[in-house]
Amino acid sequence: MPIIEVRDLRKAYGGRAVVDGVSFAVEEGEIFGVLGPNGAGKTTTVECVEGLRLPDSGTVRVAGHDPVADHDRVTQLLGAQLQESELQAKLTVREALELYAAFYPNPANWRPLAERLRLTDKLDSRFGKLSGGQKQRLFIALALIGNPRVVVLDELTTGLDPRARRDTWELIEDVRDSGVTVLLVTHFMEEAQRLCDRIAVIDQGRIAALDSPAGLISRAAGSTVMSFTPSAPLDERELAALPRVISVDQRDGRYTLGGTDETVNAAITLLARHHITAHQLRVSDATLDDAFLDLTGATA
Ligand SMILES: Nc1ncnc2c1ncn2[C@@H]1O[C@H](COP(=O)(O)OP(=O)(O)OP(=O)(O)O)[C@@H](O)[C@H]1O
Repeated sequence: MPIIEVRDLRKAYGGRAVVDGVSFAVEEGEIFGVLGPNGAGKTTTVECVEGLRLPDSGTVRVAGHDPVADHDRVTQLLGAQLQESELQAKLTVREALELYAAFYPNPANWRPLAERLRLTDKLDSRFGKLSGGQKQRLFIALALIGNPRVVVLDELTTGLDPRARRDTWELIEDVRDSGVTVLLVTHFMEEAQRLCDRIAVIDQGRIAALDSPAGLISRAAGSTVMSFTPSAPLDERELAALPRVISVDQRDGRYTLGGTDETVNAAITLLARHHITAHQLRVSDATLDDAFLDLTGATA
């Protein structure tokens, strides 16, 4: 049984549908990403999962419970890091950790958690005096402190410096390895590609695609990019006629072809046939960024 089930979820504001028939199921122990352009309906969707917003229609279940009707049950098994959370400015980091730990029957030991999130030397600092990144790390700790079965992280690493971002990724991988299910809203393609087992791409309130990162990339129009400088002039028409070629660009004598592995193989054969050498030949895979652009026509 999936641990999170969302079926035909709908929510409108002022007569405008912002979540328009979203369905997905998250299996226990996976990191499930929710990716989409600004205003796509991601936060609305995950806040319905958390029981913080009431859907207009559709069903949401977390471990079989309705997050609104069984709010107390769901709060015990779901940890949430909210997008725009605030704590009392005078509360210290230690007090916040102790306070939140007291809300749960079996809280995690907060000391290793604080250490992992590099908060140990900030335990006596007041919330109001923390930097944006330190606040963010504290919210991640608070989301994990109840030893949840499911953790919802909205914009996990926004505002973190590169080192803190990588540390956080490792922490989330450890959390997943311990059996916790992670629902992750993110704008960072690298983060989604590295962490997520599956990703739902949401666009204009609907699911545009749901697949593994590799599956999404393979749907990008051109999954492979090849660039080279030929040792002798080339007939561009021959390049444009290669199998599954999507684009041919030439700048200062250097060619860039977008296509698939088949395009690359055919291009190499074509060059060999003309006894042309490809100088500085580079072949790279399309990224999740390319797939995202193809699926939504937008940048995250
Ligand atoms: N309480 C509300 N009242 C009115 N409109 C709202 C409310 N909450 C969200 N919206 C609108 O619903 C749409 C979807 O918002 P949502 O926050 O779910 O998007 P998102 O995909 O999380 O965006 P972002 O990536 O910018 O955080 C937006 O156009 C937003 O302005």
